[in-house]
Amino acid sequence: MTQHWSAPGAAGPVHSTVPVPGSKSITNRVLVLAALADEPSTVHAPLRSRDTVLMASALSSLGVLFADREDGGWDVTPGLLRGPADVDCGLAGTVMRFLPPAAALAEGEIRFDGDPQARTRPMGAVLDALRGLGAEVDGDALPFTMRGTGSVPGGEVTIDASGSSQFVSGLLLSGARYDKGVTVRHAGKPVPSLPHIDMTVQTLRAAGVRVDTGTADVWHVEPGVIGARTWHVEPDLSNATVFLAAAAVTGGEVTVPGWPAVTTQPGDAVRGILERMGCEVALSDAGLTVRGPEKLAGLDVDLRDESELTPTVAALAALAEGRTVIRGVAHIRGHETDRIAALVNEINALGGNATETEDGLVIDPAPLRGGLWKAYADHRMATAGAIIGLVVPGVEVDDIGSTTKTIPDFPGMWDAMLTGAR
Ligand SMILES: O=C(O)C1=C[C@@H](OP(=O)(O)O)[C@@H](O)[C@H](O)C1
Ligand SMILES: C=C(OP(=O)(O)O)C(=O)O
Repeated sequence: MTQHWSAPGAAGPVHSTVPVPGSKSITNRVLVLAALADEPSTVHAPLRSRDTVLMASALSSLGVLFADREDGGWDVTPGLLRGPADVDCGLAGTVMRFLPPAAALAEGEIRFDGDPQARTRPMGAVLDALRGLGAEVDGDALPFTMRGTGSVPGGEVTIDASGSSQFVSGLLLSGARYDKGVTVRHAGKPVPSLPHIDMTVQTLRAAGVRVDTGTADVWHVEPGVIGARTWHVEPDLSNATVFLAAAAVTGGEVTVPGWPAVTTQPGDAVRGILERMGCEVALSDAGLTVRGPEKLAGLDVDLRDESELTPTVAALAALAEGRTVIRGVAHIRGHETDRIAALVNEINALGGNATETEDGLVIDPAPLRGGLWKAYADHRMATAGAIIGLVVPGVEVDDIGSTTKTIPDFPGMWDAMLTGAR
């Protein structure tokens, strides 16, 4: 159900410390590995939001046991994977691309579907690859059905992963459990969001899986045991960027505690981006602190590696002095919505000056006015509207409920941040 929201304005510079929940991307990798492991695992500080709860529910329906811990974590006990089962992917790329390669190991029929917009997200590369690896699956997009025999031969497969890094990550995450392991070769335009593949490889290695990344665009996972372990999930740095942006646009100061010194999360790139836009950025034991300038500067930036930051950067750019050019993100037309078109439409609807390019967008300065900001069921479109609403009176976000995809209570966190500011 959509939830209309009047974006609160900031009464002055925002000063706040904002703890952010766990990383969606790490949580959903860890849940798959814990489900396929040889023994029970414990997951501390996972994200509990729509995307990760859908992942846990899907794995439960296949026979994996999830027990809630008092500290908010999960104890995960693997089981023999089996159908019949119905998997709801919601709008989660990580569920629709990471689950089928795991479900291929199950015995029985497993049906996949998701939200209406999920049916248009690219899936063909994953499903073709699974067929090539010996799994039985019909279709090229949601909805589709898998019929498993309890094992997958595995081997080598060539895919075009220019549409999403998740095609590669999904196959690697389950590949150790295939009889011959898996070798994924990419052929096509450059793979986006490469740090997310690094995250997959690092998470697999932490579970004792041997992964060879010695050749560009080829990833090899050896067959073997996926080790059980205790996992600690980092805060979600991409979600954190929205709160840091509040400091950037109001000339305030926001700290996100627990920012990892070393991480594979692409959200970490926000440090350099905000500096280039004129912010002071400091990483200390207290976390990451951003102090906003009097006026933000535009920038020319390639976001191919950190494409999920595009909505935040575009919102900042719409409030900056000077032109911003965002490049390298053609594939985000296949994210939760066509984010290039959506950002251009909504910025211009508020009086802004944005234009689409083939692989991104150009935003020129223009005075913004209040009005309706459409989220297109996309959590990051909704949070981009919230950023603009801090300094442009009268911004109305049509569907703030979409933020539950990766943040359990975004409006509450936003209010707490602003209340601390007053
Ligand atoms: O593997 C992951 O957890 C993700 C990979 C990226 O997908 P794309 O490669 O499709 O951009 C990213 O944008 C998405 O939010 C999460
Ligand atoms: C692209 C995103 O999500 P998904 O995991 O659904 O692909 C995102 O969160 O920006």
